[in-house]
Amino acid sequence: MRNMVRGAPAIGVVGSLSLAVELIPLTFSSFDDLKAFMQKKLDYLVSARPTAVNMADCRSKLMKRTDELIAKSGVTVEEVKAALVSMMEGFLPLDVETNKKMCKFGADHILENVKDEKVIILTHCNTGSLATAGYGTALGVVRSLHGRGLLEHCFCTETRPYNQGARLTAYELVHDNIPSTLICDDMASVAMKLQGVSAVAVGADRVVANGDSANKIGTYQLSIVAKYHNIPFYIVAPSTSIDLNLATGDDIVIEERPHNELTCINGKRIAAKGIGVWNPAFDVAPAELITGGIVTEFGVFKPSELKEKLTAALKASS
Ligand SMILES: CSC[C@H](O)[C@@H](O)C(=O)COP(=O)(O)O
Repeated sequence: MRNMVRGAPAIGVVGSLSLAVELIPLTFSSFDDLKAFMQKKLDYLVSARPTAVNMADCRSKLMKRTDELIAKSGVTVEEVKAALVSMMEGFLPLDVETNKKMCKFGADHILENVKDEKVIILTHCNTGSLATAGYGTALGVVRSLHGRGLLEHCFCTETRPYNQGARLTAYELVHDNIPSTLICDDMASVAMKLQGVSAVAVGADRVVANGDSANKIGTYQLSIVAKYHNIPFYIVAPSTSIDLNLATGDDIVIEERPHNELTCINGKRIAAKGIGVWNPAFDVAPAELITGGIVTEFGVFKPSELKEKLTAALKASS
């Protein structure tokens, strides 16, 4: 899963579906055996992506449900197993539905905030159908604007070192006939200065209680540059990517990836042998630079109001 599936929401959904496939043919002699199996497999799946929280969110929902089901009187182990499989299958349509709701909020907010008739969005990494169960997060906002005829253009960054932007986002933009241009990561400042960028919209792998948001490496510098140019900076992330248990971005574990992502291109070494390499896969955009807002399926929140408003929304929807 680590290398085949990209994108935090997709990892939660695909990880859960893979567990459902494994669970279906198995039989368990007791509730304890089933619960121990679930816990062990989910812990393993969560370890695939320490920075992203979506798989951990699936784990806590599934383990909570396991306990609730077992506590019911008269239920069999087979019935609990079937209910868990059905819950895991439900994560996929739920993610698509959530994305569509969230992206409408995001598109509306950008249109109100920037006051341009048609908007130009700069985005980073891949946050589309390939990184989620479908439609996308930040790229879903781009899709929503385009669908309404209100998107002038989308700039997508290459997203070095692994090129999720050039390989995945560019593919999705071309596939959907969205007017778009690929830029190198180091062209983002000049694109903001010269290309009339109305807003920057990116996804997140983990948003924490104070609004600090971890996302693909390069997000931090985009948030700084957007602030310098007075361009609103948005994080687009479903509640499954929000972790209110961590207080600030300093508490987020940042995954580091293999050195050959930097030293090689298509398997061919391009960097001088002997050079040291540092390859953090994510960085954290600080809350104070998220000037547009944090877009969720419950609305768009200022980082400072995220904890209170999201907690209330989640409570009301449960
Ligand atoms: C759609 S939310 C943000 C994503 O998780 C983004 O950071 C991303 O695509 C990550 O790529 P990955 O290669 O899986 O680390």
